[in-house]
Amino acid sequence: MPTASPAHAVFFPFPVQGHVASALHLAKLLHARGGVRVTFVHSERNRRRVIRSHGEGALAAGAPGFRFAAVPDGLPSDDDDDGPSDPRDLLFSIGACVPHLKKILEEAAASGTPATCVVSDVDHVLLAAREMGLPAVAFWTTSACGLMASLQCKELIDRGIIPLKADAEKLSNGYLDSTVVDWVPGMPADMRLRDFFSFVRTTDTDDPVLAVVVSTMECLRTATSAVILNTFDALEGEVVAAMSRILPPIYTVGPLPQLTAASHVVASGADPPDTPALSAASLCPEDGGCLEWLGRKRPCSVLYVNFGSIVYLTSTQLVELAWGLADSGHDFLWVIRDDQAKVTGGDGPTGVLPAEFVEKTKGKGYLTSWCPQEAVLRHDAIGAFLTHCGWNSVLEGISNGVPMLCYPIAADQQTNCRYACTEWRVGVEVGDDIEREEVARMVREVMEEEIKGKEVRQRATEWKERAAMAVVPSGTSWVNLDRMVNEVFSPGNNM
Ligand SMILES: O=c1ccn([C@@H]2O[C@H](COP(=O)(O)OP(=O)(O)O[C@H]3O[C@H](CO)[C@@H](O)[C@H](O)[C@H]3O)[C@@H](O)[C@H]2O)c(=O)[nH]1
Repeated sequence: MPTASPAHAVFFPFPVQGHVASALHLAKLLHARGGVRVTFVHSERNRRRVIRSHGEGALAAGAPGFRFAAVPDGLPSDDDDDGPSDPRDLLFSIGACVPHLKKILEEAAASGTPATCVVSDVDHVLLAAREMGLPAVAFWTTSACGLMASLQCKELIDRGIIPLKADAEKLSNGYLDSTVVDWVPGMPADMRLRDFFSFVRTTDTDDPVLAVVVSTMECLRTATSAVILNTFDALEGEVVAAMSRILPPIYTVGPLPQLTAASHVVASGADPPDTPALSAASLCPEDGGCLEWLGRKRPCSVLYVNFGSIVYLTSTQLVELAWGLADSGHDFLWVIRDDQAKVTGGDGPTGVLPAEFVEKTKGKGYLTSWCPQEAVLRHDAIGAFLTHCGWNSVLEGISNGVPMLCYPIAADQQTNCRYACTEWRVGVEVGDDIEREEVARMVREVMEEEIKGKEVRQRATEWKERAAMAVVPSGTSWVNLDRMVNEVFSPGNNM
């Protein structure tokens, strides 16, 4: 049904850091470059986290036509600590948000600025939009290869490959390594089951997460008007082309932080100011002190270690990693989230590590609980990035030309790791277990030019250049964004 109202996109990302931050980048872009009115909806829990980290001003209307809102999520509130919850709890809490989100949509219609589409990566939300007669636009925050891997879930079940039938042996990496998944268009024919999302590692025929993945993929295929990906064609064009045959129109508009910055520079001739209202992409307070510390280090001399916003290491892994870093002899900046420290029985990043390690690495190591990652990766003191391979981290590593040491833990991270190490060759995978000798060896390998570091560093530089090319005015992501604004977000364009 055509509408004469201006385009108004209501965003509701899955409420975890990696999804919220990239959705906010997209929302900013659509608002600034496409002239789209935006309502950006946080879960109540994340609203509290943003305010705690950046103050009330962070959610004030910073620019005409851009506003934040929040919906109750039914999660318990803790005044001191709203650190990451188990993603499964978050996944199943979304149901509580949907009625409130519908209310926001009804209120927008009643106030004369009706929503013209809903942008989300949550199937309940996309389906609710459809029910209300609005176009549902999927902003998918994983890589294209991660999405393609998830789209295989049903096929893997139909072929009897998952849930894994047997005992613990079947869950072992040996089995996951030797099971080849060679039928996926746009993907290498030697993909192993191991390279697929972590949800395949289940023996439960009623696994609720597997069920959610299957239903969400079905929703993407049948109920959405468009799929937006934070990637660029030179990096993942082949898999995107293959997915275009099974999904609604796909728009690749990444890397979003770089496209946002490039758009601002072209529009104003100046660097982006990042007003507080629009910059609250980080749900945690950032420790800017690490940038000053990096400023005292030589170029490419520091290893940056960060496992994103959700996954946890065990105490043993933390200790092995610590000694591996110390033994490598290289300087490091290591982020250990407060909730990670807490689950492993420590108080803050240093409290969770052996005192002897903290003492021994004074001056060589900087420990903190959250940092401005994009600025850290841009810093010339960073020589390599030990990452869990969350998609934002991998893409931020690639766009800044930083070689990676990959230690995937869950979700799509294994797929991203496979592509980073084998296809794009910007990374090296740490073995299945974190062991101090192996960590020390690999850190040296990637940091020291004369060994393998040289090759991955060269590739990383090449990919940085290609990422930069994607966001210039004639670049693929720039062009795709304009096309998407016209085809999906223009007033009256109800796809
Ligand atoms: O100290 C920190 C740590 C992280 N970040 C930012 O937080 C985001 C983290 O995102 P990501 O690297 O994707 O990791 P997760 O938070 O683990 O992301 C979840 O969401 C991603 C996108 O769907 C998936 O690829 C991951 O597997 C899933 O764990 C990035 O933008 C980082 O720049 C900071 O700014 N400071």
